[in-house]
Amino acid sequence: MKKNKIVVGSRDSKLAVMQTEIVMKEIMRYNPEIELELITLKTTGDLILDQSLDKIGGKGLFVKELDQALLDGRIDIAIHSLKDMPMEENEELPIVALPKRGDARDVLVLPQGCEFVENEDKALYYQNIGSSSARRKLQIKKLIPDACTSIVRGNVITRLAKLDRGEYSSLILAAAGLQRVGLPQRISHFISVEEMIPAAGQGILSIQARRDLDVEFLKYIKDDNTTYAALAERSFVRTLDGGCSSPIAAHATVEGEYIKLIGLYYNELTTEHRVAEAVDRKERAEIVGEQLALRLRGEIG
Ligand SMILES: NCc1[nH]cc(CCC(=O)O)c1CC(=O)O
Repeated sequence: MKKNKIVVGSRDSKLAVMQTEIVMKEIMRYNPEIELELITLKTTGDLILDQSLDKIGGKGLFVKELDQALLDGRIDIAIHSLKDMPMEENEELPIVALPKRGDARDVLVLPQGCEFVENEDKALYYQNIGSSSARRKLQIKKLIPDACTSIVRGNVITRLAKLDRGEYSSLILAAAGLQRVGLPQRISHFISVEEMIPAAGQGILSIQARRDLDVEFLKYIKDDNTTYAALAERSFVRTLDGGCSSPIAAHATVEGEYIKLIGLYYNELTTEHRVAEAVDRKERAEIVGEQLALRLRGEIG
């Protein structure tokens, strides 16, 4: 179905709306004839803030309400952080376009007024790091064995407020989130993707649509290399089927004809983890993800 008015759905957090507006601007740039309307919805993930996401049902919580709005026809497309989308796609509601990836790195954020100084004793920053992500916890402990973490929930703005009130000594957040809410100055230190492998899809926005929508208008905002990277990262995680509380991490980069995927696998039973990488032709992105996952699982049982 081809339409000249598109209703765009978003979660109602500041980050979600800013991200949706980025995508809407791109759509308008290439399709000045299309009228766009934004609708925001509260999601279960935004309403339950006192429990760790892993415990209350994981990623799906941020997309369920928007899925329903798409199915009901209240919205035509939904904009999400790809990182928040379940690995199994709903056939009726496919991901139809991925714009060019933003910054995929995690960053350390210090309380307002504190400065991260290289080569200085940073024990103070690491004594109470706010992060509920098993992926971030495992990797920060690997980098800084003395680091202590505690649970933090809520959207990016809420987390920063808690940090500045002194509830944490630092936070680990996604660079892309801070940049997109207009707070890049809150980034105290970038952690490289090798030091802390990002979540699959981190820094990527995703456009989801009803299956019957004509999505021709999105063709100019799709990015091929981003799509290959997303395929590799998500097939890695899907193959490991870790459940949401597993500290699985995956990051792919495309250069020329080749894709490089680096993945972290954690075995819940043995509590061992391992990192490995694979390089292949970019068209084989999905297979690369699957093979790296099988290899890592085989190696550590
Ligand atoms: N978990 C929530 C979430 N989902 C997407 C982002 C940031 C934007 C992105 O990674 O694309 C964030 C915040 C964070 O992890 O710091």
